[in-house]
Amino acid sequence: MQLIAKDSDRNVALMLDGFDYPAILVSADYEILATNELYTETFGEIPRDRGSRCYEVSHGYRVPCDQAGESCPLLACKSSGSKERVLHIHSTPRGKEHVDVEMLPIRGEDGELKYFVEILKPVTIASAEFSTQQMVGRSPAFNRLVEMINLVSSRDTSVLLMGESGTGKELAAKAIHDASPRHKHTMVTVECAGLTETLFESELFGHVKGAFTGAVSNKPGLLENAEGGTLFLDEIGDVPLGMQVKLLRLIETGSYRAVGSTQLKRAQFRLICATHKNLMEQVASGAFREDLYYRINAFPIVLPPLRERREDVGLIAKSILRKLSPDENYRLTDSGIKMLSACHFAGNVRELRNVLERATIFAHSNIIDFKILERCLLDAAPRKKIPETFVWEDLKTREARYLNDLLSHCEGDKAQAAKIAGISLRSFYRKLGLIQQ
Ligand SMILES: Nc1ncnc2c1ncn2[C@@H]1O[C@H](COP(=O)(O)OP(=O)(O)OP(=O)(O)O)[C@@H](O)[C@H]1O
Repeated sequence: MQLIAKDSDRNVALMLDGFDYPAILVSADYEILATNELYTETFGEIPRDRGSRCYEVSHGYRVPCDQAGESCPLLACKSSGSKERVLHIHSTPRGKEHVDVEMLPIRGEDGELKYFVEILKPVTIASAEFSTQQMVGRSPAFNRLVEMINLVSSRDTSVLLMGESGTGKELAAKAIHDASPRHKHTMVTVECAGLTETLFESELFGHVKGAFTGAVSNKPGLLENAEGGTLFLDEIGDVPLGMQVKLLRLIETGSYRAVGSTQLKRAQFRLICATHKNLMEQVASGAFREDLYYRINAFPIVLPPLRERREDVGLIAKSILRKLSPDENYRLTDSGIKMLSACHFAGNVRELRNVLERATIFAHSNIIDFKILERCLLDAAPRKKIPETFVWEDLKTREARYLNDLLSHCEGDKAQAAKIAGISLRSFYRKLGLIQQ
């Protein structure tokens, strides 16, 4: 235990060493009075030269978190008088990190709130810095998502992940599984879209020899691989109605039969489902069973679209670039980030990934700036998005647009594009600014 303020109550501070996590003792006016050893090991010593208030040390703020646009667990603790929990992003020696903060009030003999113990659990399911392994982000919307995943991962509760296509539902399912007590077992993903009832049943439950034409031997189902682990049903909204009954029975009784078999088997798994559809609407239209909906929806988590967390675009883009080409060391310029952050991205992170992959193909060096991205985004824009009202533009711009469209029609084959345009390859390069005039 390290005492920071001399006048703090040593006996109260000693209690910090009883915690299994980094912990600090804080006064009612935010002053850090003491830290335990685990705190120093994880977050370093409290710097003596800068302020020692919790918001200064953990965030580099000059004012308490609530005045800097974040929730303040100490303030919440003061008003509720009981334990409060919140997910914050803290500055650490390793950069920004997600931290699960628990604040416990300690009362003096007179019953007044005297001290606060802040327990700081590092959250490893996501990264607030560039990473190729995890979900990345630091926006408030992303933090709320991480908070939900962090809360539910240690339980066995069924989770329903909802969000537009490409928002990271599969990545979130993996994060839940990896942080759960089942992480040593397998997470089995079943892509429910496009499977007929028969195929779905034999994939999930397996079949015995002779169950149907082509069943030449016994085949175990995916459920056996998921034993003890996690079953992730992606696009659950696409499960055929007939199969929904069998799924409900499996969830309710934990038992199933392989196709063609009378033997009852038992399955032990944690269920995570994902959908981009509005399941409530599907229930209303009769396409999805209401009883199954309530079974799978014990803990719903909504994944925000990328356009609702634009602050994350730069960090996600840099992480994707590194993942796409680990050796190229691509550098995304500020102008590039600005341009990407303004995009609508109906296909969310997956669309961003596609744009960046195209950018790496167009880039002549390891610099990706707005000019390269403009080209990728232009090529990506569906034709119907071109404004209907005709805008007169200068000849050079119109020519460049024509040549770019032609080049994309020719799938990047410049020689073919130049031939169709009726100009030499050299002129083609020159007109597109690919060589000096
Ligand atoms: N926060 C994030 N940080 C980094 N990469 C991300 C993040 N979210 C999503 N991705 C990446 O975006 C792509 C799409 O993610 P994922 O497949 O999990 O989305 P999805 O919501 O399951 O999509 P669909 O509904 O189409 O199945 C993947 O390459 C994934 O690694």
